[in-house]
Amino acid sequence: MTHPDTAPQTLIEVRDLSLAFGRKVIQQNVSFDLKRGSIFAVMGGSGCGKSTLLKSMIGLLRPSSGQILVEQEDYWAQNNRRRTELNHRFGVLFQSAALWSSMTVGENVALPMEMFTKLQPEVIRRLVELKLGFVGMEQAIDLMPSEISGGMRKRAGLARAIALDPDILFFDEPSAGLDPITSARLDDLILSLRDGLGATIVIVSHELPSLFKIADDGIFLDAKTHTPIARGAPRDLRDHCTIPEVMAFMNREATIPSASEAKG
Ligand SMILES: Nc1ncnc2c1ncn2[C@@H]1O[C@H](COP(=O)(O)OP(=O)(O)OP(=O)(O)O)[C@@H](O)[C@H]1O
Repeated sequence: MTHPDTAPQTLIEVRDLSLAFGRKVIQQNVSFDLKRGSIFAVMGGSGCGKSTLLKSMIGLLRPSSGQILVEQEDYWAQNNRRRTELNHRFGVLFQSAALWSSMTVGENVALPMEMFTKLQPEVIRRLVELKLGFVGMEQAIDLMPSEISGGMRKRAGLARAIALDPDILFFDEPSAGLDPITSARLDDLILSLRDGLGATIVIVSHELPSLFKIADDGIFLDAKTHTPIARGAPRDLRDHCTIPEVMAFMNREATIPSASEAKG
């Protein structure tokens, strides 16, 4: 394993990627590099292709052209076996948290370890306790997903996402459906994953306050031109970008009247 101090700064390089479903082009000319230890936001309006880009980065959708280099290794040029090995470096948390409803929280977190390691059950149990402890959920180890709140399910999903000690985490709308306080706690947890575990994080989110707080880099995908039109940290784009589509997105809180204003 490369020592963190000497490891190259770029962890993933996306080169001239095109994404399509059949003949329907979703995005093209997508190029960016993901710096080690960064929190990278994928931004843009509804339907521009944010989740599609994420899917291509975690092996669920083959790009129509271009490359995704993971530490200079061309991900999609590898065979299935090698891609599966690389996938073990990725932790994924989808919007729904996608816990198995018939298993306890602890069993959900244990599942990746049971499937992909040869660890003894008692070691797995200890690791599950540690992972759940990291997200403040050790008390919920024997509860069923239906017995815990939405925010707790997200945190359990996070514990499962870090089960195999991934160094790259992908979050698709992690705070969707959460109240502002729970969402802010999740932000802190994401920051602690980066700062405490040294993870690199790619996040798709519509939650602007969250993106301004945690993301230090990003890309803005445009649904009309099917290309990225801006690059940088969300807060920098908010403060300095003059592209109308980006400005409208970043300032939409200011432009959408609140319920009370609308009534007045
Ligand atoms: N399996 C699929 N087959 C065909 N088209 C698809 C498929 N999945 C997504 N699309 C289309 O691709 C486009 C991009 O979808 P995607 O979910 O990536 O957008 P998004 O930016 O994540 O949107 P949102 O913010 O609303 O979640 C949309 O027009 C969508 O209808």
